[in-house]
Order: sequence, then C-alpha cells, then structure tokens
Amino acid sequence: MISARFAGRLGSFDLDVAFEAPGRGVTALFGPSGCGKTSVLRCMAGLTRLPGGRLEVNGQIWQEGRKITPPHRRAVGYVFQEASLFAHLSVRENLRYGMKRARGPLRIGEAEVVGLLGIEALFSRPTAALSGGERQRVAIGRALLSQPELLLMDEPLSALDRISREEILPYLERLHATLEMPILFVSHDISEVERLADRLVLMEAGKVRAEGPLAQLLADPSLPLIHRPDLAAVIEGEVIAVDPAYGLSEIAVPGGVITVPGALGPAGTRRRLRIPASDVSLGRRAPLDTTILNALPATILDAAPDPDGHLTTVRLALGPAGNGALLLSRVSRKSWDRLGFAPGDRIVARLKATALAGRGRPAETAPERKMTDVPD
Ligand SMILES: Nc1ncnc2c1ncn2[C@@H]1O[C@H](COP(=O)(O)OP(=O)(O)OP(=O)(O)O)[C@@H](O)[C@H]1O
Repeated sequence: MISARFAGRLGSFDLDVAFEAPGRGVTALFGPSGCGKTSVLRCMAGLTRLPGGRLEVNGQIWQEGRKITPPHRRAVGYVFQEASLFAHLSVRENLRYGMKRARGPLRIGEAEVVGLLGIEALFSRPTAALSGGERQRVAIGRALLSQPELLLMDEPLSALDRISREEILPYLERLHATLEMPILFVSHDISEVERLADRLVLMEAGKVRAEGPLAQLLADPSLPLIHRPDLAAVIEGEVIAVDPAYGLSEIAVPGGVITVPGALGPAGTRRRLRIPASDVSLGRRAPLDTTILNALPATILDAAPDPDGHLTTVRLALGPAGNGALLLSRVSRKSWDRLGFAPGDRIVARLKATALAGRGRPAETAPERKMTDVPD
C-alpha cells in the first residue's frame, strides 16, 4: 500500500497532491503537460524535497514532514523517458550494476528479469548497438534488479517511435501481470494508460482532480476524459473458449460474453478489452440479419450530449440485470432522440467484433480449452 501527500512550492508552481495506490499493480499518474506528474515521482524518489509531505510505502515511512529519507536509502527503481545506460558497459554489465545497487531483500532474480523482458539475446552487446526499445527494456531490467519496493516509470515510452512502442508494451504488460510490486507510471498518452493501468490518479494544475479504478474514471461523466474523441471502455475478462477455425475467442466479462477476433490464449487467460464507444450501437432487441457477432443485453445508466451537441455519450451496464461491466456508446444525437431511450431501459448493445482485434492482454496461463469443448 502506498500513501502519498506532497505539498509545497517549486519555483512559481504549487504542488498539493494526496493519493493512495495499492501495493501491487500499475497506478497511472495522468494529466496535461506541466500539471506536476514528474514532480510527484521525484518527491516519491526523494529527489525533490517538499517539507509538507508524507510518504508511506508498504509500511515504511520515507517522508514525514521534514524527516525525509535520502534517495539512496530508498528501495526505488526509476525508469526515465530516455534510458540512461552506461555506454562503456555491455548490457549484462549494466544489469549487474543494478544488482549491486540492490537495497532490500531479493524479490526478483536475474533469470526472471531477463526472461520477462526478453533481453538474453542482447547480453553481450554494447549499449550503443541497441534500439530505443531494447535500451528501455534493459533500463527497466536494471531498475528491477536493484530490488525496488516501488518502481517509478516516467513516460518510459514517449521517446520511442510507434513501432518500438508497440514492441515494448507486451513486455510491460507481462511485468504488470507477474510482479508483486507497485508501479507508478507517468504518461500523457491515454492509450498506454488504458493498456497498462489498474488505477488512475488524474492530475490538473498541481492537484489531484480524481483518483480511482481505471475503468470507472475513464467513464466518469463529471471528468473531462469522457469527452475525448477516442473514448473507450476498458473491460477485464477471462478467455472461456477459442475457435481456431474461425480465429475467434470468447471472453467472459461481468454481465456477458464477448466474441473477439484472434486466439487470445488458453481458457482461463485474463484479458483486457478496449471497446471504443464509437463501435457500440444500441437497439431495442437483438438484430436478426447482421454480420455483428456481439449483441449483448444491457441497461442504460445515463446519457449526456457532447459539448458540440451533435453526439450523445451513453453509459451502459452489461447484463440482463444491469449490474455488469460498464460499457460506453457514442451515437448521433439524432438517432438517440429518434429511439427515445431513457435511463433504466433494457436494450441490446451491438459491438463489432473486429473493433476488438488484438486488444487483449495475457495474464496467468491455464489449460487450453477450445470453443467446441464448451457445453451449450
Ligand atoms: N525544481 C523546480 N523549480 C522550479 N519549478 C519547477 C521545479 N520542478 C518543477 N517545476 C515546475 O513545476 C511544473 C510541473 O512540472 P512537471 O515536470 O512536474 O510537470 P509534468 O506534468 O511532469 O509535465 P510533462 O508532462 O510536460 O513532463 C512546471 O511548471 C515546472 O516548471
């Protein structure tokens, strides 16, 4: 468990934040440029000292007002935007440097780090011969081998091109699924946050505007995130069946089962789905003649027009009882008015399965089961 509060002045900037984060999983600090995200991470690492603060990490007090544990006495791993590897050392020597800096008891071994980040093949290379994504993986490995109690990542992907970013994201997802360690992740790219974070701390002008579970905050009608053009719901579920012939997987989510393209791993694998609001349409009943595979019973929670007034954003709860996962739909205000839906209405949400392609994320493995093995 992490409990953080930092208040004070940095030049002409006022920082006044307080938030909590669980002792495991990824908490994203998200907000516009200059809102104070890096300053919070620096306070957590002890690099910036604000006398009005308190920091507790898994039962250890690292700051209590002016009593501040210096950075070198904190078991913190820090990964920066640009991987700062030692140029004169090989990859393996860089990793060994991390091990020498180990503060706390052994939590993660070299073999596990190397396996998780896929860096064995890079071992003997000089760091100058690495791509941006490879450098960042080595930097993360070095940080992990210092046996941190807490891993801080400040925009670790923002210096990478889109392809390298896509390459490295699955490694970060694996870290998230495997490590028993809290990760504080700073980003101003919501798509990274949607893929990696469990919790969100939304910052604005040096303050915490809101904090809570990711899926809830992404869909909170009182927050500005609801108005973004690429609005999407993030839903966690479990693979229950795979149909290799059609290349489809069935994912059980709270309140329903969603069919998704791709063989998304053996039954039991946890997956995260990102479902764009623009790919969800609404109807009174299940469509008869359509190519749409997913027609899910749901209940309308509420609806609000977008700022320009042409679109309506609808929040839905999946399932016949209307208590399942939160789904979002963005429809034209004209069709919303024409259909005359209202909060509390039971409707059918239609999702285009292709809209979900490749957006799962692996977790624990479980024995393989095919769709054909699942009883009707
Ligand atoms: N040591 C300092 N002295 C003076 N001003 C500072 C100091 N540290 C941070 N600031 C100011 O605090 C504000 C917040 O900076 P910070 O880097 O924390 O924001 P950020 O949200 O991480 O921004 P970005 O997303 O652009 O990296 C900025 O206006 C910055 O200039």
